[in-house]
Amino acid sequence: MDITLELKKRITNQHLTISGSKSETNRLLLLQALYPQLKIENTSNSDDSEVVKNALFTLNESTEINVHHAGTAMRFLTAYFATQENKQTVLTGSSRMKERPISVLVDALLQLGADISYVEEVGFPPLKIIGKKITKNKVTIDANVSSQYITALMLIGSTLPNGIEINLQGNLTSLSYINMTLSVLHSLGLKAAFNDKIIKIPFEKEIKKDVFIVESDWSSASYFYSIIALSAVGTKITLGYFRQNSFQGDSVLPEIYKNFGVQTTFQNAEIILEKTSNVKTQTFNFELNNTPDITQTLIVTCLGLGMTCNISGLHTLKIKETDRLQALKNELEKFGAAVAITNDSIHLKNKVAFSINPVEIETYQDHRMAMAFAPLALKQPLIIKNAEVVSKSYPDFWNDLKALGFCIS
Ligand SMILES: O=C(O)C1=C[C@@H](OP(=O)(O)O)[C@@H](O)[C@H](O)C1
Ligand SMILES: C=C(OP(=O)(O)O)C(=O)O
Repeated sequence: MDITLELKKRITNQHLTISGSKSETNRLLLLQALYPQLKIENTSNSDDSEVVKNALFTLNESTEINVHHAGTAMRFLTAYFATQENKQTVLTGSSRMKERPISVLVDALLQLGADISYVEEVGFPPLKIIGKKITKNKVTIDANVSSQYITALMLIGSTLPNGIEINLQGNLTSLSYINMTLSVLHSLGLKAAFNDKIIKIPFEKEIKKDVFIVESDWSSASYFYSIIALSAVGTKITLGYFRQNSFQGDSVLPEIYKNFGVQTTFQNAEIILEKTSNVKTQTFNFELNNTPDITQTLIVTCLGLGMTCNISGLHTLKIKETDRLQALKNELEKFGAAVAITNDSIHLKNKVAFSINPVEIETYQDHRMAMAFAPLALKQPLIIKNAEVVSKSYPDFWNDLKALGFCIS
């Protein structure tokens, strides 16, 4: 489904409720399968969370589970099924998933004694997993490719009879997501210590707190930060349910968007975003190794505001839903932008003029390409190709934009 997106009038103060964080939800679903007394509230309605839920809780005659595009599902479920004694599973995914590397995690699980083999290409899904009792507890893993591999080990750690000790090698990437996993474990009363690149988690029979309320998704909130940044001074949106002491790394948004004249007020489990001033700075420099998922949102905000920017720390973007650096370059250039990319950075080098002629945005099966570009409809009409991709993390996205006054046809 391709859509045309325009905004003909000013946004008036609107209230939106965003669904639970997909990252928190997917961690908790896995923990719920391991500790069935756990109750989860405000779960994400994303496709990626549905995939995890079905894999864990729907009785399946077949041994094959397809996780489609969901990276966290692929990685977390690999560790989970490796520990399920007497159960054989083939975990597969979309054609893109079969290009997303998984050998770092598989090698770590093999060190622990797991039985996992590659069904097609070595190093990539699909995987054949024969569940076993895992009694070894020391593992060394490269931390520079994806934090999801480390989270996967952390999620099963407290159910292994001897716990787990994970030694992280090399530079840590997406560290905020490792910290999120630690916070989730701690909030259920599970012990987990992270010091000097070593994570230690002892065996625990039971969790001590059995209700978890998932905070709404800060990555989804980023698109509204961008909309407010591109709006006139005085424009406001209220979003629920968010809190100041979030587990999510993307909760740096209030700090970052101060640079774009957006003020955030925390009030009664909600955030009020308001455009309070026009921006004077011309160039923004960001390091986003810790929060890679807001890269697309930020660079599009800069384009919309007529700023140049340099974003670094992005070596993981090539192995996400698409090669996000190349996809961004392709689409930003359609507006007349000069964009340079390296292995781990992207540079927007000029200011562009917007026009009344629609620009067509390819989305590359990547939800964040569709959602990150959408705010530019404040500047000029857009055609978003395959707009349904948003359901990977935010199925209600287009309805929420309609509620703000965007015209979608
Ligand atoms: O653990 C998680 O929930 C996630 C970790 C990050 O992945 P990487 O660690 O692969 O960068 C992030 O990009 C992804 O959207 C969600
Ligand atoms: C990278 C993402 O997800 P995953 O790696 O879980 O597919 C994302 O949601 O931006």
